[in-house]
Amino acid sequence: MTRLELRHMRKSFGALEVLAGVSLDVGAGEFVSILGPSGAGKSTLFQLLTGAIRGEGDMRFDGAPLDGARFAFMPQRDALMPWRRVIDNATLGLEVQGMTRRAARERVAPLFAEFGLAGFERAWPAELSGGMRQRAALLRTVVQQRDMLLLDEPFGALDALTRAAMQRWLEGMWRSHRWTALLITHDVREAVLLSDRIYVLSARPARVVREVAVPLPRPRTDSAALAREAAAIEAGILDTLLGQPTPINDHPMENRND
Ligand SMILES: Nc1ncnc2c1ncn2[C@@H]1O[C@H](COP(=O)(O)OP(=O)(O)OP(=O)(O)O)[C@@H](O)[C@H]1O
Repeated sequence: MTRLELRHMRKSFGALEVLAGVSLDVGAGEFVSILGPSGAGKSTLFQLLTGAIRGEGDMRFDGAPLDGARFAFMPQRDALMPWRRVIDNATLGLEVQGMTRRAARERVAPLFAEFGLAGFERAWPAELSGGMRQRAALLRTVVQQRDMLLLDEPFGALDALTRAAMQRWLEGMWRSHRWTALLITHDVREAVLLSDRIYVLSARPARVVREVAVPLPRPRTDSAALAREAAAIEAGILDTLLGQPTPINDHPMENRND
């Protein structure tokens, strides 16, 4: 079942055309990534989704015009508030929704172990490692129990090893929870490891140049066979990204009759 449908999304900032007609779908319980060059307009697309800015095009969720409140959004920087303890950062989204801090703490506390943060409830953000901070930020995002997660380069600021560990952890978390998720990333390997499907964007003004299904079995742990298949998918995507602007649509959205 399709949950999110974007059709022909366009956005310009003055004379700068950023999105030149982006169409994509995300199904229920599907993990989809958007890959594209820096400055292509990926974050702009998320701003349109959350209603932070307006553009042209059609955005639907479960068939109805989109309402930004559907999404729980995790930004590039973890944005933990340094003056709130970790548990009080985790409750922030719920408190903004009107829940009392006490009720919000009761909801988030049992999740600390699953997010690898047990024992750090009363720590300050500065006492956490980079990976722990990102897990705390993701905890704050998912407890809001919105219909869909928007993840904007959640691991972009982490060192390579922590990033690899976090990607595996997120893949495991997604398998347990089956969140409907849309991830923005520059990292082809990350997109292949995590996603069911990947939309590859062109450089600005962005359009979808390729839609790639990732039919690899899960869990996506290290087996030689899986690594070979993943590497072949990665290589194909890199060819598309580096060889732009040649459009190679595997399943061209723009040609659908809808
Ligand atoms: N509010 C704004 N006003 C003017 N220009 C903007 C605004 N927001 C974004 N832009 C421009 O739009 C372009 C796309 O920006 P955006 O942040 O969406 O790209 P991105 O693909 O997410 O980049 P990156 O991968 O580097 O984060 C950039 O050239 C940026 O300078």
